[in-house]
Amino acid sequence: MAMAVTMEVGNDGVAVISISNPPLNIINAAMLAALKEKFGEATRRRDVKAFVLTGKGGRFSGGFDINAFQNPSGDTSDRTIESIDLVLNTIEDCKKPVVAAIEGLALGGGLELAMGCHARIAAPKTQLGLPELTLGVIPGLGGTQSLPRLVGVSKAIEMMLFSKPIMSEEGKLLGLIDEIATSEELVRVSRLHALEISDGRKPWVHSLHRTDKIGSLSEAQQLLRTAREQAKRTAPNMPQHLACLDAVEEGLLLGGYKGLLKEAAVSKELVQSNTTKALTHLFFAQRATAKVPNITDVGLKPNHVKKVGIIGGGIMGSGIATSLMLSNITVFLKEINSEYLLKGMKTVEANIQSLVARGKVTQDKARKALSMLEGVSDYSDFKEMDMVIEAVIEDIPLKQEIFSELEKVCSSCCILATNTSSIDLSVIGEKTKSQDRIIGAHFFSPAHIMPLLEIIRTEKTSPQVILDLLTVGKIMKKVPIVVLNCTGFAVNRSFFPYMQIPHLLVHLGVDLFRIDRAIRNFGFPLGPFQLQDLGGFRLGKASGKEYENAFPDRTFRSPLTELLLKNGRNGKSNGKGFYVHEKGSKPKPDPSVLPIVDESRKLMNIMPGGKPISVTDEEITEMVLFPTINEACRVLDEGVVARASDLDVASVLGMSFPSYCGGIVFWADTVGSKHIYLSLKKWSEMYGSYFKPSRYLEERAMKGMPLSVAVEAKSSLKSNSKL
Ligand SMILES: C[C@H](O)CC(=O)SCCNC(=O)CCNC(=O)[C@H](O)C(C)(C)COP(=O)(O)OP(=O)(O)OC[C@H]1O[C@@H](n2cnc3c(N)ncnc32)[C@H](O)[C@@H]1OP(=O)(O)O
Repeated sequence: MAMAVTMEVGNDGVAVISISNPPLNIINAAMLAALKEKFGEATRRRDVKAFVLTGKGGRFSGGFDINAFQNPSGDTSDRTIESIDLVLNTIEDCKKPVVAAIEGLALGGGLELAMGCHARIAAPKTQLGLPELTLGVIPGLGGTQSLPRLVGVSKAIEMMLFSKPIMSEEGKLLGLIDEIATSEELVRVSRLHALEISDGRKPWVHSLHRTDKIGSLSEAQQLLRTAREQAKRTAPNMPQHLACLDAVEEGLLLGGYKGLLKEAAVSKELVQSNTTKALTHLFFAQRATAKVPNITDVGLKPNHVKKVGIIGGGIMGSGIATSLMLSNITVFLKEINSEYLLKGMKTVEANIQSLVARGKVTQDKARKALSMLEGVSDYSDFKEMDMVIEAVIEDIPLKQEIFSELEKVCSSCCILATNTSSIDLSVIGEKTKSQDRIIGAHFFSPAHIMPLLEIIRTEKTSPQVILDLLTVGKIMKKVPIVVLNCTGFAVNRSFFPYMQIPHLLVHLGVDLFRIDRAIRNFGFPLGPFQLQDLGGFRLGKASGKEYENAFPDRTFRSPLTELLLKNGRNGKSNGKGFYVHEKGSKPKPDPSVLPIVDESRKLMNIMPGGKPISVTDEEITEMVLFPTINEACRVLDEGVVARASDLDVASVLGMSFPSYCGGIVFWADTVGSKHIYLSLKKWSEMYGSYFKPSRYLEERAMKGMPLSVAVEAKSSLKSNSKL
């Protein structure tokens, strides 16, 4: 059924107005106009005593249509009129009582409509929230005013700033929900409630007039001060957090009506912002990843994966096990001896306990998850596995041996996955005949927390196996992205310059801690050297070798990693990297690493004229990020990802690229292909082929085209391109 607003008036004198726009009853300007018309019509009718506002299809509403934010110029509606005219003048100031009957979810504009009503009745486990800030905007249908008045300033700030939804049960305790009624009883109970308000037996409450939950002004201002400080720390480059607090404050100081005006003015400005464009792009990009051409659209049905074997109980293996167990999937964790096995199982336990301590998982859920784990030191149970994930060190002969063994001990339909982060899959599966069942399941560390799952297919991996892993990924609440096989795959391949250009810059004389600072100021949570400390220098050395073999023309080689290892440094794992890592305190730059850096600089001797180069922080950032975009262009050119927006999602979820920039390709297009091309060309002449623009970038720069224009997935795989 298309978008509709319907009204039925019962013999009891209650007009039930229902919104319908499947699947989530998304609201748009036309729906708001239709609602206004229906309310107007029923207000005039003498046989109508009260209203119930509800949503069809078991979901009240997922909020306002986000498409309108992508193209704000196409949205001709004026938000001042929308919020004040509909929510305040039409609903809240209606001459007859209005009760919201909420089921499933009421998010964003959906919850705001409900808060404009005089009471709210909700079905059990209904999700209630104002997630607008995740999209770069603020609640725009009165939410910045009504929520603090219904649940108190502190809770309202928490729900809006962290975009944290609550369930109707908590809503009832807070006073946001007046009654809970089963789904079957919802409309009947709501009708009765509306009639009781009309008869004066239940209070007729105007949300905007309430002051009882707000507390004293000085208390509220203290809460706002703390929230502002926190927002500056946690969302330093995003305007919407402070803007939302400004709107709340205006209403507290000058009253709800003035607050609504402020909310409308701020919303109008924010909807035009680059942050909103970037974040709404990511919203749709993330949803698009679920649609994989020739896999999800060819009528295949996923097989149920119930038991998974994991080979290797290190950081990755235990993280993957944790995530599977929390998704009710039985895990057989295999290690080579009981000592390692015990260590792996302890890590899983610690992972789960840390989630409990942070309130992410309940004790009950933790107990249930731990009962899904079985530790084994041989393959005797592996016949029963639906899937096996290999998560041992990056050692090609070892992985090849494991896969030949797995082929013998597992059933012929078991999925054989590897968690390698860079090794070509055809090499790993070279010694087997099961190429159609071999697939990459590349999780990002820590695997029980990071949301990205890169699924790597070779030309032989069967569509069914891809679909099954996609389905497991979704059950694990990951965002799975399907990519083609090549060295480093889509994410690490694109970001390999991000890890090594900083080394080039250091050898050209730039201070390493300054590079990290510049990258952090751009919006990454960690600089590239901090990230290398986390991964450890041994891993860095092993994956560096892979890139050196695959892309020799653009790999910067220096003795630095080797020298660091020789000096007893391996990064965070032994507390000594570029930074000092001590338990319980933040990593601190380690000055004692500088003589090692100098030794490497002397050996390389590449500073022009023997002097450090002079660069601004902005140049540092561009010299690190433009080659990353250049490599992403090669990934697009080779069809490694189905669409450019997949790389945007992957860069944000896998590499913590700042979300408000919309992902690596989206950001590149805001910078412009021409500027990137010309900068790279200049640096390649000054500093060498690491910066040489790719054909894909050059073509688009010449034609003035964006980098994100649709790329056709290539039918054959071109791995290790030397372009
Ligand atoms: C003026 C107001 O203050 C401003 C607002 O209201 S801003 C909007 C606030 N609302 C939100 O942020 C909610 C966004 N939506 C979500 O988080 C999730 O869709 C959800 C948790 C509600 C449901 O998740 P789930 O059941 O997995 O469904 P999901 O696949 O995400 O959505 C179904 C379809 O609806 C679309 N959709 C969801 N919310 C939408 C929205 N607010 N606008 C436009 N389309 C939306 C999705 O893109 C998807 O489309 P597709 O099938 O073509 O890919």
